[in-house]
Amino acid sequence: MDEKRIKDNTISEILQLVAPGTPIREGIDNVLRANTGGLIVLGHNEKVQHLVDGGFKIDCPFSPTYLYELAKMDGAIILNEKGSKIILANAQLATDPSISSTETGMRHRTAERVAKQTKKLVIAISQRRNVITLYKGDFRYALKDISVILTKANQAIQTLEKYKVVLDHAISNLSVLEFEELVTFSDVLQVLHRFEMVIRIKNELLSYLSELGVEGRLIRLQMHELLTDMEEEAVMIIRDYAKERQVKPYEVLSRFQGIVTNELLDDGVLFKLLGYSGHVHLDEGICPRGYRVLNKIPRLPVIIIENLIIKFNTLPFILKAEVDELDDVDGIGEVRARKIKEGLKLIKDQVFADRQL
Ligand SMILES: Nc1ncnc2c1ncn2[C@@H]1O[C@H](COP(=O)(O)OP(=O)(O)OP(=O)(O)O)[C@@H](O)[C@H]1O
Repeated sequence: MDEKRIKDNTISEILQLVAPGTPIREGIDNVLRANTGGLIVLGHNEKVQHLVDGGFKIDCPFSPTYLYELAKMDGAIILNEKGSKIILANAQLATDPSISSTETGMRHRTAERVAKQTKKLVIAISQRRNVITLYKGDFRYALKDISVILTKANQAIQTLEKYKVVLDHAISNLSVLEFEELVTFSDVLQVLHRFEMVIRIKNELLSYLSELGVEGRLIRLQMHELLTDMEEEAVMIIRDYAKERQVKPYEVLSRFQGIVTNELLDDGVLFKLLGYSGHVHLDEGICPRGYRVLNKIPRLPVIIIENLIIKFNTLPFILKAEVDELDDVDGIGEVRARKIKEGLKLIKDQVFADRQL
């Protein structure tokens, strides 16, 4: 996993820990409302212990109300790393003043320095400004108002819906070309780039969802509903066009999701994902294996699809095969062979009827 991915995962883990619906967030919100301010450190390793001066040993399971009561005292509250136990309260933290801090107030300067010194998550709840700021290592993040994130997440869902329409259009064009035996690498690339846009919005939505916690339930459902079909199609396209038939499509998809950034991916990168090395001519023709089309035939078992592709290699040969040739494939009798022929004909008619110009 690359550095950026690890960083994104860590940020999303931090946000999930303090997302609405979690006990820690309930406690933080109580402290915020009570206007006492608070300084909370998650983790009590040697480095943290080294900074602690004084305080009361609490050692009890975490509860939002205890946190609120303890925040009435001066100093910091120390929890265990998972935030499931309160270890100390009223602790003074003696940080290294040579560590740089961009904050002005003492609570926030201390929080930033402890986070840098110990690499533990530190939460500062401001008494005067009604803000919650998270620090971990060099990471600093001020939690946004839930309504602001909800609005952004809703906008992202709308964008995802629009991209879905665009992607469906590209896929339906690809289907027509597949039946006409006219697919080129450029057509496959077009679909992959459209899918890339979808992944970009998905990544954005995931970061909002980490922060929204239970408040993002409906948006999460909408996102899953929109994405399930699209991801299945992407997997089929990977299986149809990857250089090797034995490709692991879910691994390719996950790698694809991992490399999407705000910049449009280079064509070469996408071809490499599919296993093609060296220069690929965009105008060169390519035949799909047929996984995507065959999967549209109702009740056709995966093993039969696999056997068909092993025998005929590509979709054009499967389409041209007569019933008796299909019948020769392992697991296919005459009745099923006819069903496959009819199924393919129906799909072809449908594809041409849905053709979008
Ligand atoms: N080194 C420290 N260890 C523990 N607690 C501290 C430390 N420094 C400050 N605090 C806590 O922060 C409180 C407020 O400090 P200060 O007003 O300077 O912070 P601030 O960053 O401006 O925060 P706020 O926005 O809440 O006012 C102190 O009363 C104390 O409880």
